[in-house]
Amino acid sequence: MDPTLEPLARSLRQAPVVDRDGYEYFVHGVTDGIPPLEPAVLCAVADGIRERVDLESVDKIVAPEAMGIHHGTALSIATDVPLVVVRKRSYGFPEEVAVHQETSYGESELYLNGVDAGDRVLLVDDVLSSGGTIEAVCDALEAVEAELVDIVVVLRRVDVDHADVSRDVTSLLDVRVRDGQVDVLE
Ligand SMILES: O=P(O)(O)OC[C@H]1O[C@H](OP(=O)(O)OP(=O)(O)O)[C@H](O)[C@@H]1O
Ligand SMILES: Nc1ncnc2[nH]cnc12
Repeated sequence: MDPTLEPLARSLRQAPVVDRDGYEYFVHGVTDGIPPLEPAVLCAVADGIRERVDLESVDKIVAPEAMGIHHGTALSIATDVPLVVVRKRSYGFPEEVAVHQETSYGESELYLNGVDAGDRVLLVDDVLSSGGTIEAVCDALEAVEAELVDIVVVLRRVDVDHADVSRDVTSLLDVRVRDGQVDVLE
């Protein structure tokens, strides 16, 4: 494992797991903002993404509301690349693209504004579970004819079926929930 991600891995192993209608949902600063997200972990995530993606070839970082925002923000500050947030609220702008998001435990509409045709985009989120969120945002990016450079998530759940995800996704850490605890794969 990347040594700079060890503190994140250690804290994930301590994360409480709660039941969300049969879905084992872990609660961690990276995915929930609680327990408090240590600044060193936030920086390690931004550094980890920079090591894996050539940010020189990216015009905009795109992060879905809500829990992609802090990772997108840290990365934006570190790289000077502007941040676009995909919102769960419509602004009614003529160029707005609406898509339907289905996650492992809920659904919502997502609204993309602020990305133009030809923009080279890095999509960042906290966690990949079913992949419904990533797929929905990619559909919206395709609709505006953006160029998707890469997709990076901090955590990928390997114990949830995301066979329907049709794009390559890079993760900093792969995790699963086993016996009520988060297991970090080496
Ligand atoms: O791979 P998936 O099954 O789509 O799950 C991953 C998504 O679920 C969470 O978002 P959620 O919409 O629950 O809301 P939040 O970010 O506002 O907490 C998380 O932040 C990811 O965006
Ligand atoms: N916080 C979280 N824990 C586990 N699975 C998730 N999927 C989306 N958010 C999650």
